[in-house]
Amino acid sequence: MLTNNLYDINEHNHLTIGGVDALELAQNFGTPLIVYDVARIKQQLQAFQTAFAQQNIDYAVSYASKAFAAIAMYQVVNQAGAHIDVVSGGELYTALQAGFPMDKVSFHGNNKTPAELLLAVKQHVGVIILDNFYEIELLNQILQENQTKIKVMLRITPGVTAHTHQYDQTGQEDSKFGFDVRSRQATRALKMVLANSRMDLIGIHAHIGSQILEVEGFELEVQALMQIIKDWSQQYDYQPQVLNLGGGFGIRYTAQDQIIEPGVFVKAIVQAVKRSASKYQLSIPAIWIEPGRSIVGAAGYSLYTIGSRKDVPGLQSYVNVDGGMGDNIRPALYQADYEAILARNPQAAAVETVHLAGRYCESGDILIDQQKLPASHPGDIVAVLATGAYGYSMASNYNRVPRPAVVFAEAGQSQLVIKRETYADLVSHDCFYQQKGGN
Ligand SMILES: Cc1ncc(COP(=O)(O)O)c(C=O)c1O
Ligand SMILES: N[C@@H](CCCC[NH3+])C(=O)O
Repeated sequence: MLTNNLYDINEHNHLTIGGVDALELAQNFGTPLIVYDVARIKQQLQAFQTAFAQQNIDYAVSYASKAFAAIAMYQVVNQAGAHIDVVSGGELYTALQAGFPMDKVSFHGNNKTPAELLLAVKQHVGVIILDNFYEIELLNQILQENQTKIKVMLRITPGVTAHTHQYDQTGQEDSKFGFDVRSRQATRALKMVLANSRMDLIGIHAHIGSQILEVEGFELEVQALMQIIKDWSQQYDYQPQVLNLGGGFGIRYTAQDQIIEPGVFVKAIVQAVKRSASKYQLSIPAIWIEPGRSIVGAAGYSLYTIGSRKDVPGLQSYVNVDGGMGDNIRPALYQADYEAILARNPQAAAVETVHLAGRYCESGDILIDQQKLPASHPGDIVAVLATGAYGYSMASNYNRVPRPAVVFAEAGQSQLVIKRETYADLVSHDCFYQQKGGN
C-alpha cells in the first residue's frame, strides 16, 4: 500500500479510503458518495487534544459540528472525549439522538429562536454562547419561567480580521456575530450578565474566521481578548475561567495550501495566552477551541461517476459528473479550489486539463475549474479530495436531486452512516394543492 499523505492506494493501484477500495465503495453504495476515513478524523481530534495536554493547561477541544453533523459523527467525537458546538436545534437534536453528553455542548448562533433556547435549557446544555442583547433577554425569560440556571459565555467581536475569504471572516467589527468591543457593547453585556443570578458567566468567546493558514491571526485574537480581560478584571473584578478562541484552522485543499499542524497552532495560542497573562498579571484561563474544518475536511472524499463530456475545438473540455453544487456548494459560493483524482489509478499521467463540471442546471456548477486528468471514460469514478467539511452539511436538493449517501470507512471496513435520499424522500414533505374559492 502506498501512502502519500493525501490519499492511499492498494496493490491494484486503486484509491483506498480507510483501507477500503474506492471502486468497491462506489459499486456498493452508488455515487455520488461521500466517504470519511474515520481514522483521520480521530487523528485530528487527538492531535489537538495531545497538543494541549503537552502544554499542561486546562482545555477543551469542541468540534464545530456545522462542518459535518450526523449521529455517527457525534458518536466518534464523544468516543474521543471531545466537546461539540452546535448552532441550531437540529444539530442539538441530532447530538441528543447520538447520546452525546449535553454538558459538553456549547450552543452558538446569532439568532437562536425561543424554541431552540428552550430546548437547550431543558436539555441542560453545557454552555450557551450569548451573541446579542435580545438573546440575553430571551434567555433570562426562559430561565425564569423554568426556574433554572445555566452557564453562559459572551461572544465578542474583537476587531481582528482574518486573512481568508470575506465570507469566512467573522471577527472584524463589521460582522453580524457577537458583541462589539469598541462601542462598549461587550462591556454592557458583561454587566447585564454579571447582574443576572440565573446566568453563570464562565468565559468569553471569539472566532476570527475560517480556513486560516497562519498563526498570527490567533495571536492577535489572544492579545485583544486578554487586554479585554485585563480591563474587566480591573473595572469589574471579573476574570473568566474559560477563554474560547473559536475555530478556523485551515486545511490543505490544493498544493497551494501550506498547512500548519494542529500542534503548531495550539502551541502558538497557549504561548500567547501565557505571555499576556504574565504581562497583565492575570491567572491563566482554560483554553477552548472549536475546530470544525480541520477535524473532518481532509478525512472526506466525494466519489462521482463520470458521464458526458463536451469538447469544443480550441476550448477547455467539460467532463461532467453525477453530483456537483448540490453536494458541494463551496466552489460556487466561495470560489473554493479542490483537487480530484481518478479512483482506478490516482497516479496515472495526466493527458488533459478539463473543467470538472457538476450535473446541476447552473453554468457556475463547476467543481474544479482546471483539473488535470488522465484519459477517462464514462463510468470512471473520480474522487474529489478534502470535501469532508461544509460539503454534505451545506448540501441541498436543488433541481430535486437527492442528497448523496455518507459512508464511514475504517480498518478496511465500511458502514453507511447517512442513507442516500430517494425520490420518495423528496416528495414526502410535499402536500397536494387543493383549489380554494371559485373556478
Ligand atoms: C463560532 C464558530 N466556531 C467554530 C467555527 C468552525 O470553524 P472552522 O470549521 O473553520 O474550524 C465557526 C465557523 O466558522 C464558528 O462560527
Ligand atoms: N461554510 C464555510 C465555513 C463556515 C463559516 C461560518 N462561520 C466554508 O465552507 O468555508
